[in-house]
Order: sequence, then structure tokens, then C-alpha cells
Amino acid sequence: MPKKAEEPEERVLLGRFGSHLKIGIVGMPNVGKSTLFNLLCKLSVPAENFPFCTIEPNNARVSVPDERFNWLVDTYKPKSSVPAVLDVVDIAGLVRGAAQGEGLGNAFLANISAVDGIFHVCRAFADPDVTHVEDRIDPVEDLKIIFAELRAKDIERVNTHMEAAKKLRNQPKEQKEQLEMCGKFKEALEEGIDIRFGKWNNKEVDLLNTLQLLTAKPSVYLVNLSEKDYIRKKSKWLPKIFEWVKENGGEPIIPICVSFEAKLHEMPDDEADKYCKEVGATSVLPKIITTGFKAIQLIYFFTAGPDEVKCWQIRKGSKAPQAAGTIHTDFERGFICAEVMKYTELKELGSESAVKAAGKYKQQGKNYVVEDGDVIYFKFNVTSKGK
Ligand SMILES: Nc1ncnc2c1ncn2[C@@H]1O[C@H](COP(=O)(O)OP(=O)(O)OP(=O)(O)O)[C@@H](O)[C@H]1O
Ligand SMILES: [Mg+2]
Repeated sequence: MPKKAEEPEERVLLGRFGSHLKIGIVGMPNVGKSTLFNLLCKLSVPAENFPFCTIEPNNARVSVPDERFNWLVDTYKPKSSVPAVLDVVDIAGLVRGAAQGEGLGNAFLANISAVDGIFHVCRAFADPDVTHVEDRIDPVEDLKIIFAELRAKDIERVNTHMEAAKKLRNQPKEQKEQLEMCGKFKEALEEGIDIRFGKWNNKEVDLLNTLQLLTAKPSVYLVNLSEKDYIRKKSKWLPKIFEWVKENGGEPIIPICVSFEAKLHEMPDDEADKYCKEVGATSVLPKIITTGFKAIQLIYFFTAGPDEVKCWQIRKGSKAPQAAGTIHTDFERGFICAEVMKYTELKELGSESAVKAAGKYKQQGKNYVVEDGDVIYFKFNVTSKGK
């Protein structure tokens, strides 16, 4: 039907299908990655909230700031409350030639392989005391170097897969398919196109998800400015970075000054507020966290009651039974329905009973696609086995 063809094509989701995904901080040496990471660590969720997760020293689990969550906690006054969290990983600096093993080379690239999205920190501050590996400041060139390394590593990974496919001699059809798909990936990479911007069919997406290529991972650009430039919201590099990013996928860009953030952190809260007012600038750390969370395709729904208010993270596009499964596998197995309130309606009407009285408390079935911010109560049948 012509009508269907006109509908915008939904961009496929590449990557792992989990609900606790990680985002890595990547960039050249000395661009401010670890300082940023340490600041994010200070916003970490207390470890006792997550007793089963041991966090390594370069991993931080940061709570996702959300006014909706705060409102639910204020309203329900629950015994416990659990926010959404973003796992952030500090990765060592990358240098030109990393794909051939320069610098920390392969170890570094393996670290990127283990994350699901990337914060690209690029340096737009000049400071003679902080050396730049390339002996100049040029964040656009730095980004080009980094992506060229990531693509070089991806080509290597695709080549390895092609070698393996060539051994499938008694499955000629499968072999041909695999080699053709790899050929397409390689062609894109060699033309300088990152995998996440290619157009791939379902079979190609399946293969890409097993290859876990570095340029398949969504990016958020963090432009680390000098304090002066950050405060005056102006830098000669910003327009150049905006232009480059626009031509290369148009992913989110957040100007930041890592040393300004560090300074704020050193001050007592009231002093920090005063300083922010004085200079007319604020911290962008909360925005960095929420943008990173969204970039790796995560959303969350809430459960809310007098015992607990909790954010349950799910992959965007998850249906109600899958979402129920994040709470307990029984909820998914014995799924009956999801009773859903929209957060905005709950807030506007003030209480669950008011939402019900207004007829806005909806029962949703197994095909319901859960939306970010839904407040859900699942009904399920515990004795149900299988479908
Ligand atoms: N906006 C800024 N203005 C001035 N100095 C900054 C700024 N951001 C970071 N710095 C300084 O740059 C130096 C390097 O920072 P940091 O150690 O965080 O970099 P890095 O990217 O982790 O480096 P590496 O790749 O070597 O681990 C630090 O001394 C830090 O204080
Ligand atoms: Mg570092």
C-alpha cells in the first residue's frame, strides 16, 4: 500500500539488548577524561543500593537525575527508592596508530568494544601546562584521528570474520551471504562511513550485533572548553565541531568545561550556586548523564507505591511483557496485563484514584510498547507455565 511506504523508516537498533548498558569516555590523552570521570563518580549511587554489582575502579554507576522520579518519591514517601543508573567507564587515551598497537592500542580498543556507547571528549582548551600529544589544539582533527582508528579496527574485525566465513566450504549459501555482508561493511568503512550511519537489512543487523563493531556505537560529543570560553559561551572551535558533527551523523554535542565543573565541586553548595549566578553558567553534568542514557537507547518506567518507588530500565521499543520480565521472570511468563498511568496525567491529577476516576488508568496488553515515564502495575498469573 502506498501509504505504508510513505511512513518514515524506523532506524534499526544496533547493539546489545540489555537494560544495563555502559557508556565509555573516549578521547586523546590529556583531554580531561579522567577528571570528568572522577566528577561523575562523585554522583555515584551508593554501592549498598546495588549489592550484587562489584564496580571496578574505572567504572562508575551514576544515578540519572529526573524530576519525575523526585516527584514520585515526594508524593508516595516510600520506604525505599531506586533511581535509574548509567554505567560510565573511563578509558585510557587513544593516539594515532592505535589500531596498529600504538600507545595502549589494542587494549584501549578492546575497552571500547565492551561499552555500548561513547562519550567523545575533545579538547578545545589551550593550556601550555597540559601537553597535547599532537602538539596543537584542533578538536576536529582529533575527532578525525579517533574515528579513523575506530574504522581501521572495525575493518580488521570484519576481515577476521571473512577469514572464518571462507572456511564454511560445505555451506556455500551461508558462506556467500556472510562474505557479501562483510563486503558491504568493509566498503562503507573504507569510504569513511561509520557503521551506525549505514542502511542495513535485518540479516546485516544480526551479523553487526555479533561483530560489535566500534563505529556501530552511538556517540555523544563533549567539547571541553576553557573556563573563559565556557562562561562566555563562545569558542572558535564550537562552530567547526558543530559543522563536522552535522556532516557526520548529527549526534548530540554538549559544551563543557571540566575544570569549571571541578571548581564547582570543590565549593560548598551555596557558594557554588552563588558562583554560577555570578558568572551566568551552570553545571552540565546532569545533562551529560541524561543524554548518554538516551543515546544508548535506554528508557525506564516507574513502579510506585508506599514501599518503593523504582525506575526500571528497559531498551527502547520493549513491549509490556518484556518490561515486566525486568521485575521478575514470573511477571513475563504469567503476564496478564499492564495497568498504565502516564506520569504527566498522574502529576496533573494528583493521585492514582483521581487518574482512575478520570478514566485515564489504562489496561494494556502484550503488544503495548512501554513508553519512557509510564507508571505501571503489572497483573500476572503465577501458576501459568510457558505461554
Ligand atoms: N577545560 C579545561 N581547562 C583547563 N585544564 C583542563 C580542562 N579540562 C581538563 N584540564 C586539565 O587537563 C589535565 C588532563 O586531564 P585528565 O587527566 O582528566 O585527562 P585524560 O583525558 O584522562 O588523560 P589520559 O588520556 O592521559 O588519561 C588535567 O590537569 C586537568 O586538570
Ligand atoms: Mg585519564
